[in-house]
Formats: sequence, C-alpha cells, structure tokens
Amino acid sequence: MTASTPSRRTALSVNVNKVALVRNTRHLGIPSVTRAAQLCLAAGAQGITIHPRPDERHIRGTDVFELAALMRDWPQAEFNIEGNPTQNLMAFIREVRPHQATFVPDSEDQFTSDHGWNFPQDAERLAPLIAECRALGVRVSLFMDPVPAQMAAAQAVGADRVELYTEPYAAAWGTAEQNAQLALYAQAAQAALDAGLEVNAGHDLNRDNLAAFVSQVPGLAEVSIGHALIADALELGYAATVTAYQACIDAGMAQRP
Ligand SMILES: CC(=O)[C@@H](O)[C@H](O)COP(=O)(O)O
Ligand SMILES: NCC(=O)COP(=O)(O)O
Repeated sequence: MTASTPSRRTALSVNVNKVALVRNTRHLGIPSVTRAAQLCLAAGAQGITIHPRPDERHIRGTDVFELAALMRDWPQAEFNIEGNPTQNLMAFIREVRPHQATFVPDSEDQFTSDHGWNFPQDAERLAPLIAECRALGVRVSLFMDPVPAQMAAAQAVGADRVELYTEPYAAAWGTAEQNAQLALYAQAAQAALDAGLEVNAGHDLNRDNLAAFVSQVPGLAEVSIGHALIADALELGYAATVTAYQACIDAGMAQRP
C-alpha cells in the first residue's frame, strides 16, 4: 500500500452467538437475537455474524432465517454465516445466500473454534464447496491460522478472503509475546494480500487488544467479534458497546503506519 492510498476502514461484524446461548436457557424467547442484531446495526455495526453449530447450542436454524429477514432492512450491512461446509453450513448458504460464508473446520462437538484449515490436505474437499458458494454470489472466507506460507494455497482453492484466527494473539496480549504475535499476524496478512486475498480476523478480540491489531495488521477488511462484545454489552448496553468497539477500530486506523 502506497503512502497515498487511504486505509479502508475495518468493518465491525457483531457475532450474536452468545445472545442465543442465554436465550436458550429458558423457553421465553428473551434476550432476542434479532433485537440484539437490530440494536447493533442501528449503533453502526457494519455486519452481523452467526455460527449455527449442528447441535444448536446457541444459534438455531430459526435464528438464521429470522436474521436473514432482518438484514434485508439493512442493505448497507453484511450477513456472515460461519460453519463447517461439510456439516450443516451449505444448506443455510443455499437458502439464505448471505454476503459472506466463513468456512471453519470445527468438529460437531467442538467447545469453540480453535484452529484453521490446513493445505494441501483440505484443498480437494473445499474447492467444490467454495465454487458453489461463489456461483451463488456468496463471498467465501476461510478461517486460517496466521501461517504466511498457507495463504497462497487458500487463494488457489478459490477463497476470496481469509479470516485470521486471533486467539493466540489475544492470549499473548499483555505479555512479552504480544509484539511477536502482532508481527506474525502482520506477516500472515501481508502474505494473504500478496496472494490476492482480502483479510478478516476474529476470535477473542476485545476492547483491550483490538486497536493494536487494527493498527499493525495491513489491509484488515473486517473483524468479527462476539464473546467479549456481548459480555461488554451486558454492562454497557448494545449501542454504547458498539460505539466503544468502533472507537477502538478508529484508534487503530489512526495509528496505522
Ligand atoms: C469462528 C470463530 O472463531 C467464532 O466465530 C466462533 O463462532 C465462535 O464460536 P462460539 O461462539 O460457539 O464459541
Ligand atoms: N469469527 C470470530 C467471531 O465471529 C467471534 O469470535 P468471538 O469474538 O466470539 O471469539
């Protein structure tokens, strides 16, 4: 990126999995997932992310279609559906056609997402599924560990974007490893950009670690944030929380070299 090229603003996509998790602990329908999404969008979030896992521990199939209907009232915002395309994800993609599908290599009973795809071994089974999404007009992002050498293979299999799995960065935050992790993610992002991919990121990002990540990782198109953001919203409310996360992104943008 030349000095004269303005940095694109990193989009904030709010993951509402954890609103659904609380909702599912009673049969009362509250807290509402669609209401949470609506309030976050009204506060300026650029997108909504969900991860409808096969066991429906949080986001249920009904949530997917209710959110898809809501998103039609927010044409400037993006709908991102995450999941494993060899499990239940593709049925949602075919019916809902979200702006983006994020392929995540989770097993059905996995506690949470904790690793990305691996190439070349995952290429053969992913290629046709990526091609199908793209034929449906759905952008494909592959959930990846920050390994620069894997980025060209992600592009070669047909992905539009990668989503850098950021838990290792979050775990290093505030330790002596923090800056080394940031440098690794910056290298991985640059490798993705050099391969012609766009770059997303997510997992365990929060108000403490977000600005530094945005400032140091080149070309960051989108961060998807759920767990910490929803936890903050329990204290601050959705609108103030989204405003606070947007301020972190703006602070990171302002510090970009
Ligand atoms: C792929 C990823 O890192 C997260 O978006 C994931 O959706 C988290 O899933 P849980 O909310 O079930 O922990
Ligand atoms: N892709 C990451 C995401 O959607 C939310 O992850 P987290 O903030 O809940 O860890």
